[in-house]
Amino acid sequence: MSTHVEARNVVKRFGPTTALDGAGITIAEGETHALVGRNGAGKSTLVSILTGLQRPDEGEVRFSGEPAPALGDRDAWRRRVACVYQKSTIIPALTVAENLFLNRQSEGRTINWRALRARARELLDTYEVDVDAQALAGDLSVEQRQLVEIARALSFGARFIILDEPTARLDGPAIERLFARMRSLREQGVTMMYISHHLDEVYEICQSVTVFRDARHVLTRPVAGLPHDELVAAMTGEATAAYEARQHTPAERVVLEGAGLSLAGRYTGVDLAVRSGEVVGLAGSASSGKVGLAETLVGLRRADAGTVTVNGTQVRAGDVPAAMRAGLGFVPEDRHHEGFVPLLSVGENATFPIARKLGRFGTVSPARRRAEAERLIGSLDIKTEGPDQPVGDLSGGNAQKVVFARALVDDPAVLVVINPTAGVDVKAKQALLGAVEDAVERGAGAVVVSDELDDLRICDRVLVMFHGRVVKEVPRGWSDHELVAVMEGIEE
Ligand SMILES: Nc1ncnc2c1ncn2[C@@H]1O[C@H](COP(=O)(O)OP(=O)(O)OP(=O)(O)O)[C@@H](O)[C@H]1O
Repeated sequence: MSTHVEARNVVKRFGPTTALDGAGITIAEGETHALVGRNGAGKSTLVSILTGLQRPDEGEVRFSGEPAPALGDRDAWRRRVACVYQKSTIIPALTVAENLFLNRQSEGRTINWRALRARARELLDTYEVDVDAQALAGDLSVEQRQLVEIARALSFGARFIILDEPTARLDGPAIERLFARMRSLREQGVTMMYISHHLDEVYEICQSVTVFRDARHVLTRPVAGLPHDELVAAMTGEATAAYEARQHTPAERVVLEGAGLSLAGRYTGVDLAVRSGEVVGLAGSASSGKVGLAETLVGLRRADAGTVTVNGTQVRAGDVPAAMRAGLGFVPEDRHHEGFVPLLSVGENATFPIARKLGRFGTVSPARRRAEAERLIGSLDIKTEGPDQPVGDLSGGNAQKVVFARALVDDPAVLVVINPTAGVDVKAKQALLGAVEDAVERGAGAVVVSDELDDLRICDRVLVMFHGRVVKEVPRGWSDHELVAVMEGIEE
């Protein structure tokens, strides 16, 4: 098999951080090749180099044996490689058609909107993407947006696609549809590089895997016959056992209550009560209403009916600061929008909820803020230069840990976490689940909303939602098969 893509001896530094230290990858023509590694190992940095967004300090990139184009020649790069990024590059305020033809002004001086819409429809048909070309991109689901990105990527003619954690925000059935599409692309001879923290996906969809650890290449092997333990050990540098959920002893006191909650188009008639020392899960497919419900509990959404009580205080609907004052800590679904301020430092982001408390008379003492931030960086193992580094410079998984730190910093009475381990590596996942259980042992009540069965295993009971209603309460001890059947509405 000939080599389609090769990066050799790549070095890339950002100030004091060496993101890639002589690392490389070789991807054969037509294969789906996984790139895995812990948060901050250098995967996204390699992506930016393979897509021509950054120049390596040393080393080289080749496509089909030819040296990569000059950095400024964007069109030449687009013909060679396309990327579906972790963070959507679709612009919500534009239509699907406009998004598809963004940055192609060179094709004509004046824009003929009618022709553009027709071409957009044609392109969507070619790639079997069932969305309306005139719809606003902001109204699409995560899955639909991703399909538009794939269609756009392929329309430039690239035969090499990079998918950077594409499943992090998809539910089970959507992941299956993505995999079916990837298989059909592969049958058409398209080469793919696949980045994911879900190793089961790597085994399912990829033929080979490359592991990076601490900015270096440590292993490349065919997936078939590679033991799971060996792969994890290559990533972490040590043997890592599966996370063991702990037993909790819930108290009588209810710390979070939702009564008669309804929100048109999202969920109806939900009552729930979470006790101190208890972890309650919310599970269901993308259309189940679980995220909308959780966002109502934390004040990101206002319900049409019903009340939310946090730690004994009935909180004004849709008022996040009020919920936080009442004792709530939360991890939102979309860390880029509600989670952190990229230009502010790790320390400022992580200690934001206690800003009022640090120092006397409302002034924040930088020394105390720093000390608190350093404690969290240590306990959550956040890979950063230090509390002063802007969060925007961190790797995706490490930024997620900062959001987690912010949720925990004020010792919340109630913790609501939505897809808390999205984008974090196997070992970090254990640290984050452990941090939730620590908070619960200190007397917090927690709600874990997740598409990940592993996250739900720490729950004392899981409320399963289906089309906006809680259809079943499943106590601890469920099997994967049993829970998935209820989530998909096969069994009630
Ligand atoms: N623009 C930047 N400025 C400073 N440091 C950066 C920048 N981009 C990346 N880094 C650093 O380079 C290292 C590698 O980051 P990278 O994003 O490549 O990791 P990753 O393997 O993709 O991680 P994740 O799994 O969390 O997405 C990290 O320590 C990160 O903080």
